[in-house]
Amino acid sequence: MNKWMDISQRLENQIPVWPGDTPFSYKVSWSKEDSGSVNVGQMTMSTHTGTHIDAPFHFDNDGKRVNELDINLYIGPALVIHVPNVTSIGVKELAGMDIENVTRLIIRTDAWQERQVFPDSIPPIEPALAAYLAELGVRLLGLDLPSVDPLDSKDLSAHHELNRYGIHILEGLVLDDVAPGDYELAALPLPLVEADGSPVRAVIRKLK
Ligand SMILES: N[C@@H](CC(=O)c1ccccc1NC=O)C(=O)O
Ligand SMILES: [Zn+2]
Ligand SMILES: [Zn+2]
Repeated sequence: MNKWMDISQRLENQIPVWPGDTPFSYKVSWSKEDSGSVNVGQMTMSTHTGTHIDAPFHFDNDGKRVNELDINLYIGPALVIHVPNVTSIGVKELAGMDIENVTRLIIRTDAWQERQVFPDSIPPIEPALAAYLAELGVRLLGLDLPSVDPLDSKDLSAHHELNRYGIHILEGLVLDDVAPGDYELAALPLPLVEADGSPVRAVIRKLK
């Protein structure tokens, strides 16, 4: 049986976050010495740090919250495709790829090279790709970038279009060692009530 591979960013205090967002921090707030029995940790983080999913509430006040999302979307067969050296990701960039009957599509762009710093720019998803992917059956779109929109976007049109077509978003994957092909994916959000996003532990296993 093929082994599960971790495709998540490590959550450590130096992890880069969206400019201006809450820094990640973990510390032991109550040590074994102090408590007499246990180490107890405390963490602070943004819901959009590292490998995470967006709930529609992130960009739409009337959108679903994390605890309302269907967990079945985040576990199951997934296709990984490689789309390097592009300035944006649209229908043209995916032309000729066999994406029939794919519920979960993961795009490896390799565009975020310097992982220790938040990128200056990324190849965004073109909003028009949403309708095309929905037609192919895609319900979850994952990628190795911190957003599906340009980093300076305020209208977040790719987020909105994907949501309009029922496509859920998984961001910040680490796909450096993942060859294109068919996999099983598990990237479950936490049961965060009312939340706009959630960190996930994303793992993948080669099918066949
Ligand atoms: N859309 C990005 C996050 C995002 O836009 C963001 C995250 C944290 C703090 C501010 C943000 N956007 C501000 O314009 C994402 O989906 O992760
Ligand atoms: Zn996000
Ligand atoms: Zn997003």
